[in-house]
Amino acid sequence: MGRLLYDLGRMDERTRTANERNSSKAGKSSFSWAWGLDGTAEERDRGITMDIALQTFSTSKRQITVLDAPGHKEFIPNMISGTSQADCALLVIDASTGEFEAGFGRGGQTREHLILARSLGVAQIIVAINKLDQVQWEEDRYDEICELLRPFLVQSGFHPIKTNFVPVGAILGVNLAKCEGDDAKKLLRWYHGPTLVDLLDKLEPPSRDITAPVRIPVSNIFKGQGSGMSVAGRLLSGVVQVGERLRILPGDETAVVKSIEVEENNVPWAAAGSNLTLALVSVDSIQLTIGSVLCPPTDPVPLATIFTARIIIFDIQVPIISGAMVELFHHSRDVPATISKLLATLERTSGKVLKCNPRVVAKATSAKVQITLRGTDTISSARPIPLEPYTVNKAMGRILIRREGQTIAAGSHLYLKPPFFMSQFLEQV
Ligand SMILES: Nc1nc2c(ncn2[C@@H]2O[C@H](COP(=O)(O)OP(=O)(O)OP(=O)(O)O)[C@@H](O)[C@H]2O)c(=O)[nH]1
Repeated sequence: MGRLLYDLGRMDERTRTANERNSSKAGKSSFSWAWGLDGTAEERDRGITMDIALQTFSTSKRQITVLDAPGHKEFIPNMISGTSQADCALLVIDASTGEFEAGFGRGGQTREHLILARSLGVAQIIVAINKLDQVQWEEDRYDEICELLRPFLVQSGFHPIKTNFVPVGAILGVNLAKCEGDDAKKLLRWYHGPTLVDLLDKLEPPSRDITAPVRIPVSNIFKGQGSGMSVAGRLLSGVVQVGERLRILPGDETAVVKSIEVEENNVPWAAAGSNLTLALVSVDSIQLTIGSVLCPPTDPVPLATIFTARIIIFDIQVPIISGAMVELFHHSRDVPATISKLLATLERTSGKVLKCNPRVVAKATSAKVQITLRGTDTISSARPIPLEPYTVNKAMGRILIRREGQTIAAGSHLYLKPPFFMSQFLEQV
């Protein structure tokens, strides 16, 4: 990403040489490009991305916001928070001998990231096969990796039409924005396809619901000037404007939007799909946390501590039983929860009920379950999450379920537990 930002003129020569000099002084010269995005001392020290780094750039046809997500297993919650704000994925594969295999092996990060991205609604993907300089730019190695990844991508739900592969040598700038120069010649012996930027240019902007009410899950909070606060997040639906009052959920607080920043510009309003930073005033910061959702006071998101969801179980070793203690992820929030009831197993495609009240749900099945959030000691002390049924707002309905550091299921919220809605209506849903 650092190299791409430089090639596209988004990183100036001064920053590049400073990163080169300082990373070399720290004995981390191979990470000098990564320093363009990995800004914290710990990230630079460990040579890994830990939190989401946000950058913007333009190609000839697209304005792109990059949410650089960590690849390391330890930081999956941050990866989930970033990916839930994304339209498209750019998966970077290390082609060096043994490295691709380590990531793609069972339990490896490549598989988990692909499943997570698709489960979080990302439908378009570009797979950049990187570090080809390490394998002498061999066409066979590139083909081998593509052939191994292709069936797994399909199995994870990525449509072949929305999947593209591209060979690159990022450190040398080969086939990112251009494919020229001595290093590129080795790739050009067998590759004459698009560059990474050509593929970015062809990404389809997804349709946005600008008529739906405003929904902004907060992914980051900064202290603003004076008593104000700034929050970052993605506007999932609707249009937000300066001067508007927004409700902060959960809680009873509201805040007034003082300014809106999109791609480093102040704007009077922003529409669904924008990654924005809002300066908020008239707000009690205690109520505002990462994972809060901002919405119009007149059209709040329902709050849930118990709800029903349809989930797909991943490749897990231990089946899920009723009472299973899990961690529930919804945008940037993760909360302790219990799978309190197994209501039915379902046919994966049609959703038809196969069996009511199963005793267990095993890997690769689909199920309807009841999920109950857990508080510190009792269920009643659980802090609710703002959650909308999938049929009302897709992006606000998606959930992920993890157990002991492993993602075990993904799905969508169907409805809140009675008495929030009429129970007869529920059965029809
Ligand atoms: N030989 C070679 N090394 C590369 C290339 N691209 C990146 N690297 C090296 O790979 C290492 C990891 O690069 P990063 O950019 O930090 O990789 P990342 O995927 O963002 O890793 P995380 O931060 O852990 O998510 C660094 O030492 C880079 O110099 C390449 O094209 N060829």
